[in-house]
Amino acid sequence: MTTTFPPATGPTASTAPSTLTAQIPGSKSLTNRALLLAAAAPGTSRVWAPLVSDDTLAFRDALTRLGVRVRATPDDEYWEITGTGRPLGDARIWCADAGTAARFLPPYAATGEGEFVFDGSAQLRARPLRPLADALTRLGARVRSDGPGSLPLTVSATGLDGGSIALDASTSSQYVTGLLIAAPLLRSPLTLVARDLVSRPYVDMTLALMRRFGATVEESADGSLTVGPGGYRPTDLVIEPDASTATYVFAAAAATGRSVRVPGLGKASLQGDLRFTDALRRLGAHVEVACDATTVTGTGRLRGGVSLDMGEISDTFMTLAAIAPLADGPVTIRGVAHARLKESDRVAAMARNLAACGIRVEEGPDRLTVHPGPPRRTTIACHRDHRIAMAFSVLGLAAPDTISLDDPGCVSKTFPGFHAEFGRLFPEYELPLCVRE
Ligand SMILES: O=C(O)C1=C[C@@H](OP(=O)(O)O)[C@@H](O)[C@H](O)C1
Ligand SMILES: C=C(OP(=O)(O)O)C(=O)O
Repeated sequence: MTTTFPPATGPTASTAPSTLTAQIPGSKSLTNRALLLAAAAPGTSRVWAPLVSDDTLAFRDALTRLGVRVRATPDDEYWEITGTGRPLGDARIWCADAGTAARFLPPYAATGEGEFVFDGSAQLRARPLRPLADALTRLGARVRSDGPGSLPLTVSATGLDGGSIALDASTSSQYVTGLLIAAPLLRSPLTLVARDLVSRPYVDMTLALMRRFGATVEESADGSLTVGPGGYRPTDLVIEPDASTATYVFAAAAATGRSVRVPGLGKASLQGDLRFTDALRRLGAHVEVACDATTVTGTGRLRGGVSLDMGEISDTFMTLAAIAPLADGPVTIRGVAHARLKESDRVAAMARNLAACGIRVEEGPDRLTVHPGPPRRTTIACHRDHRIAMAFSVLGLAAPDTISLDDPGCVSKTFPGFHAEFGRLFPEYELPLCVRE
């Protein structure tokens, strides 16, 4: 039998695909922000439909060590958080692999009283933290780092005054989120200027949630943010499905000519990563973002010859890079230098794994160009990076019998049920795809 490349798997007019409904777990970023805001709000808050994964369990556990009571219903329908306001007492806090824990919690700790020691996995220790540690020091906090401005980090807290600071946010927006969330607990207003800010939609998400928990934030025309010292009030919040996680099923639809709908992720979403669907649209997929759901329908062909800046939605660039070999022309992804500082050097990891699949790739400091070509059988080096594993699973689905993962279980950072849900949606997605070789 002759096979064509790219594979023509798309629907014809007479065989339009029926729509599959994906069950996407809650947003990691919304869950961890909601947990922290609830902790900082004296009283009882409920977080409905939280993500239950390594990152959110680590965050929840860290808050427990900071004196916050969290009660989960047996089925995790909601988590009930009894907030304390500022943290009091000494604590050792294990952040595991979670960047959000390492960057959101030290500023919160600095508003309290006690000695707080933060540490995490070797992977997390390798990620930058210095701009945040320096900012806290300039605000008057006593912060000590045993490494080059990273974990382990000790915060000796006696409460914090506000003031006016500028911060280099070119390596992560998470420093900005951490400082902003702590700001209503300071003794006076905080004005923050985030220089060269990456991942801006995550700061917008932070501001939206802070306002829901009762904080007042003013944005000036020059981009500075001022937060008053009024504290937070307890709030109930329903967590949206995770838009970054949804990219894998959307990309699968685009690459295999299926139609996939994600309920609960719609026009009013607080997650910038939903804009990944714009990228799929550029590659020719049909996208419908409705009020209460988003649907992506593939045509069976992916249009190449596109260049996209994915700097604001960098968690999603690997999903696009993984299906790019199936397009009918090169795909260039720009603006993702900061993605080299995540669970892995994601730009290098994508380039090397695609090259191992026999795909021509050009790598620059902040970009990748992926050329079309049939992937060959390869075991992907996941680098304990959940997004490498999930992105290449999409390629393996669209190009059967090609992809194995050296660490399929690393998806548990944000989506422990990923392989099961992929298998439920797409029956040809076989578990051997994921067996360690
Ligand atoms: O604030 C957040 O919840 C996040 C911000 C982003 O990080 P950077 O700001 O470091 O790019 C993103 O990659 C991460 O998965 C979650
Ligand atoms: C970068 C990520 O996580 P974090 O920074 O929260 O560890 C991610 O989930 O892709």
